Amino acid sequence: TVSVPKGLRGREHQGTSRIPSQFGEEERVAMKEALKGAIQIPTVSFSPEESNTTALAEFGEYIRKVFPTVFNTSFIQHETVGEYSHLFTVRGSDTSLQPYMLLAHLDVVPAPKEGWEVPPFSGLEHDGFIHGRGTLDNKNSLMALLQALELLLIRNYIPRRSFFIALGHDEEVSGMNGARKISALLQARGVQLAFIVDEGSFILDGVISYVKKPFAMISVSEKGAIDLMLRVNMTPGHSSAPPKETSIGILAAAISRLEQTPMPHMFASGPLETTVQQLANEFPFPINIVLSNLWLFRPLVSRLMERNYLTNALVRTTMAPTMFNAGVKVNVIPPVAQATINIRIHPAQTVQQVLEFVKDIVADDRIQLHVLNAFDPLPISPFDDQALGYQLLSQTIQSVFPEIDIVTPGICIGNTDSRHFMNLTAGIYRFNPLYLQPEGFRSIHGINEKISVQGYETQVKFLFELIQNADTEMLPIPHLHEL
Ligand SMILES: CCCCCCCC/C=C\CCCCCCCC(=O)NCC(=O)O
Ligand SMILES: [Zn+2]
Ligand SMILES: [Zn+2]
Repeated sequence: TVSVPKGLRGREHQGTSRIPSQFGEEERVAMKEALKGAIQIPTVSFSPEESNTTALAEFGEYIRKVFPTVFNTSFIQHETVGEYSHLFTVRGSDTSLQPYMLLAHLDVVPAPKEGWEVPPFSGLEHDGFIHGRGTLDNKNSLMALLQALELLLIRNYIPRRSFFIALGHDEEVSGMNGARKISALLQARGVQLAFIVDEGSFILDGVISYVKKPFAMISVSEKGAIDLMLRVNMTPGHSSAPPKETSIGILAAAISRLEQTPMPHMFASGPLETTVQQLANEFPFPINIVLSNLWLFRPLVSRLMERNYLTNALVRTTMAPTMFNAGVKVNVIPPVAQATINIRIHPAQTVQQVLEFVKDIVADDRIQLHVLNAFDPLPISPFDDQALGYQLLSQTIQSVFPEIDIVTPGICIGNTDSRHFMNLTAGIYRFNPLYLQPEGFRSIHGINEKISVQGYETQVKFLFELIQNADTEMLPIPHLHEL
């Protein structure tokens, strides 16, 4: 449940007046038009080696044009990193306050042409929604961040606490050239951050069928991942006289075994336990009793969570075959078949443990395994009363979404650029101030991705308030005898 800790003091307590988060009609039109323009630039990342660099460069020009005040303010330094990523250093007036960072990315995954209600790079407005690839992941955050800062600067805002805005250009294909280089640059400058806010979770609305009330989930960790290539190399030949087993058959059988053998479910302690306890009373009888008594019903709760594809992803390591290639001609048996599996690792497992598990299931020496990319799950960021980033987010949720009375910690099932900043802070929080329904979740990396105009305006408002709230200092929480 949300409560503003007594330790957080607002700008008004510091003799600085607060700028109200109200925007005029002209500003509201300009902000949605700016987002539409961003969607129209197809900044697609296809693979770590292939991206639309023309679009990435155009995007850099675009933000300069749309946010002139951000680029022309004396206390803001802009740098281009890794050719297409952007780092803004916003110098605050009080150097005793540790800086923080707001993160977003400008690249998007490819969009299949078929199945969209409107073309994915049109940025068209229809029925109160702006449509297109990147409207939820993650040009909404990027544009809302710069928009909120632009509007604050126009109102003569001077931050007290310094902060960085980092905008990666290759998040969808690892972040190695964007976020990772920004992180190295800041580390070389000796920067340490109070906290980071990135994409990764939402206000979940109807995502769990029994929970009718929307609730905000701030992800305090994220799963690890492995991109694993499976490859079979057999003798090619004429399809009229096939061998008993082909490369395609061997590989397909292995993929099928992996699909049929889920990794163990691992609902134990950690943030998810807090999530379940905080949500327990939202469930009808008798589930509320079951969820409130994990000491007794933990195995049952774990089984219940397996039944839904989203909660299942929270309680185990998942494996998704995402690429499958073989063959060039209808009457030629191909020598090589290869597939890629995208694995997301539960916080209780490691890359090595998962690879051992996969080898045991594949159990076929003809299949070579190549790890393309791998990293362990991320540490859990603090979410107690003293955790500045978590408390500032909770406080801002409370003020911008007064109807939300549950804020829970969670685990991000996807990956974000924030993982490259572990060297700079222990407080990494993944939260998008937007309502997300099940169809919204399916549209991310899927089809018909869209954001409501009102939802986008609220995201700008949230960031406008969050930046001001961050000017606070965390005061020690008084001991009981002092109250
Ligand atoms: C008991 C609580 C149930 C909660 C169910 C979980 C709901 C998950 C909600 C949102 C997850 C959205 C993840 C979006 C992250 C996208 C980042 C991304 O695409 N990164 C690249 C990648 O992961 O490949
Ligand atoms: Zn993203
Ligand atoms: Zn994504």
